[in-house]
Amino acid sequence: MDVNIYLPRQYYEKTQSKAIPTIFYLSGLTCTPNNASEKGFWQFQADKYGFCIVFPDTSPRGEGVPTDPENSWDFGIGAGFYVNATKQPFNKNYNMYQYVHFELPNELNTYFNKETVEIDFLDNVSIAGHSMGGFGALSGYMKNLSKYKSCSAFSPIVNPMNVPWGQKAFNGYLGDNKSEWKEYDPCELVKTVKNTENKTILIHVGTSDPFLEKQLKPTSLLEASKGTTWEDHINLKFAEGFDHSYFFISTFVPEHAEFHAKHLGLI
Ligand SMILES: N[C@@H](CCC(=O)N[C@@H](CS)C(=O)NCC(=O)O)C(=O)O
Repeated sequence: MDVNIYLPRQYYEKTQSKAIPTIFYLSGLTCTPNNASEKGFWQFQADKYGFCIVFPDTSPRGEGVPTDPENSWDFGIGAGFYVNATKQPFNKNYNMYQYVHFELPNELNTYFNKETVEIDFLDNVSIAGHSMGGFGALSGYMKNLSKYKSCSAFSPIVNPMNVPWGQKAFNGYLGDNKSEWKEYDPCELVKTVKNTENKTILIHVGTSDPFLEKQLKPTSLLEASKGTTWEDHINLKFAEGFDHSYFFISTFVPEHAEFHAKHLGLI
């Protein structure tokens, strides 16, 4: 697996009095850490506000790592779905939930902060993601509310239990026990996780996204949140005419960066 990390100029100039906070950005299906690094245009925002940005991989990789028996791009390598697989043969390598929320931040903390803590990978952190990674961000955020300061998503899969991409992934990684599926599904988590701090989630979706109706269904999250502590705390914005691509993502990255910068105490 690879990981890309962008350290803002404040890190080198040592102009920031407190440790540099981090945004973890989870990518979508088929991506390596390079897609968002090359086409998301987060780096300028990182320099503007003074945060570090981490782009993890989307699955385990390498020899002996099992992938989709049908060799399709929506499962297996490049499609780890940010869950801990419990079903063989995927349970050995596909522990992406554990990896992105715990293992990787701890590894980075040890690697970079040798004597003093200069980059905060553990406490003053936020999470964002796109599509499958938007699902990963929403799900990981709600399951670890005290860990993340804020969460945002671009064209997320909000209800994996009820759409083809999610059903294939959950069946493959978790098996057919639906109670395990519910533990990751944002439309279920809004009902069980209490939003005690009145946190708000920011979501952008393009109205011309080809996956909108079949896979993403973002309004399902608003419906599921009705009558819960998340009602009116999901700021879903439709971007007229935009699709699913990095042209869409990079257009709205500045708004997401500002949103996270506020929650990370940078503005
Ligand atoms: N490969 C698929 C598209 C998959 C796709 O759109 N992946 C999104 C995430 S769900 C992505 O970020 N692709 C890589 C990119 O645009 O650089 C296809 O040919 O239809």
